[in-house]
Amino acid sequence: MVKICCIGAGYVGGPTMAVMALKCPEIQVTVVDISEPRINAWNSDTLPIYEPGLDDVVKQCRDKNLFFSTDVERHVSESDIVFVSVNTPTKTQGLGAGKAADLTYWESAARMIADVSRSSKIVVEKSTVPVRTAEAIEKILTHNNNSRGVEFQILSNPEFLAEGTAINDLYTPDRVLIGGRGSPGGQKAVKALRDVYAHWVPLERIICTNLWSAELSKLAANAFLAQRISSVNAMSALCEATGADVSQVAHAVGTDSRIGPKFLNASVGFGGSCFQKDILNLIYICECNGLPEAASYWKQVIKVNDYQKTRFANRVVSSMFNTVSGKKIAILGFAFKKDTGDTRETPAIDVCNRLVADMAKLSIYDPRVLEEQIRKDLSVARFDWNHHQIKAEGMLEQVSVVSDAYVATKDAHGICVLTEWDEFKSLDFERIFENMRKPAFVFDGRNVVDAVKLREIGFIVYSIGKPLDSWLRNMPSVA
Ligand SMILES: NC(=O)c1ccc[n+]([C@@H]2O[C@H](COP(=O)([O-])OP(=O)(O)OC[C@H]3O[C@@H](n4cnc5c(N)ncnc54)[C@H](O)[C@@H]3O)[C@@H](O)[C@H]2O)c1
Ligand SMILES: O=c1ccn([C@@H]2O[C@H](COP(=O)(O)OP(=O)(O)O[C@H]3O[C@H](CO)[C@@H](O)[C@H](O)[C@H]3O)[C@@H](O)[C@H]2O)c(=O)[nH]1
Repeated sequence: MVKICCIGAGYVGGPTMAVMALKCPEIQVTVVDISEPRINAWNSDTLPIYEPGLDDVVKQCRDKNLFFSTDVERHVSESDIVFVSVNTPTKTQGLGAGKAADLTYWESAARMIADVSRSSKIVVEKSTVPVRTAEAIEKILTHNNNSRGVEFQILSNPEFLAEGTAINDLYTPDRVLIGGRGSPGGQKAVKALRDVYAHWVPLERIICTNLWSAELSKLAANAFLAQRISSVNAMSALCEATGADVSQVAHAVGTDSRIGPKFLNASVGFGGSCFQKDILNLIYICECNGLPEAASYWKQVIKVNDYQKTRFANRVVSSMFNTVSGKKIAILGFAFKKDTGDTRETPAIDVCNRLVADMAKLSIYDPRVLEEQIRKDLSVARFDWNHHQIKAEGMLEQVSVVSDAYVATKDAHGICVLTEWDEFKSLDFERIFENMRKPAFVFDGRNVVDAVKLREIGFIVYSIGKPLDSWLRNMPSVA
């Protein structure tokens, strides 16, 4: 029986391996992690992450051919293929701080693999890593294990799943990318991994490349995706200034088959653990390779994203007579997108911090994010992409976290919709209006509410990139 071990039981390792186990019943898959609480949760009825459809997949295979364990070394040493899916965050100090990927977890995993291996293995980079990381990993593995006759083949197999749709993305990926060495050993390893995916992915969707192309393609794909959002968001500011409607513009642009309709939704800004981190990493790599013009092109994608978050928060303040001091503002949605409880780099953190700095009282509701997480997110010091440390201005006594949108909005002066949860579309806005202070404002950062209906009820509505209410048009312009 082929044995697969995955180091890192996070948002990628857990769902990816669960689907692999489901689709390959004759392969034994073990996911290991140094975090005991995380592994305990994977072995319990309450999984450590919320992802639609995940519970069902895990229940079908757990303790049959899918296992979760903290016995990292044993499972690594017994396996034929080792996936490494540890976190690769942005460095917060030292050389490259604020941009470069922090490969500390990766390196320690690689050293451990070298230490415990007594048989040859395929080591698969699942984490998103800088281009040419495989070369460094090869050195660590071979220099630390060259006396035992053990051979390692390194493959790059970046993951393209998106949170909230991970299970579907894994069942029917647009493509699976495998990069390997051109040597006979390298090609044999590529074939072995391709055979695993071929259990459920059509061969024409499995792309095999050299190692560096695979590593760079992951960073490139995220940069292209984020660039589309910043493009449409930059357009949204111009729409508001001119009376154009960003949804109509995006539709008209997206029907060009060369451009395509997906990923053109204007928003309060993109969030998530990947886009910003991976673009920063790309910028750093460009700079290190003496390509400042290429670096500054990608920097602009992040600058526009920062601009969009600031622009939204400023719009809230300026619309409400330029002061939110002491005013209750309801925050609907804190996760970085719907159908996940993940808050990493969520635009809600930036918007909330700015409103709190302006002395607003926030009442936050999210169907999936725990109060503890929200408080943590609003209290930690953050690093901005340009390497300055930002001291969080979040004064937590101004923040309450509630378990219901109606409680959040009661006696509020304004509502900010920051995540596109489906339930926000069907709220009883007449009831909400009745219970709010007047004038009652809705600032829709996701274009999910029916603005026409809300205006009929009496709300003053701001929707990203849409023609402005006369109230908003007459307020002082914002940054
Ligand atoms: N989150 C996503 O949607 C997504 C999608 C595609 C790619 N990625 C990439 O995949 C990688 C993992 O992301 P994630 O969101 O799953 O991260 P995560 O933080 O959710 O999980 C990483 C896990 O690795 C564990 N870990 C760290 N060092 C370890 C070690 N030495 N031994 C054992 N366990 C160790 C941590 O305890 C943690 O549980 C990152 O490089 C990320 O960029 C993420
Ligand atoms: O038209 C759009 C699409 C997305 N977003 C926002 O962009 C962010 C990222 O969304 P999404 O890409 O759907 O989620 P992620 O889970 O971050 O997935 C991205 O990052 C992963 C980690 O690398 C990759 O694997 C995925 O392919 C890539 O889509 C979220 O805040 C979304 O709200 C928009 O504002 N407008």
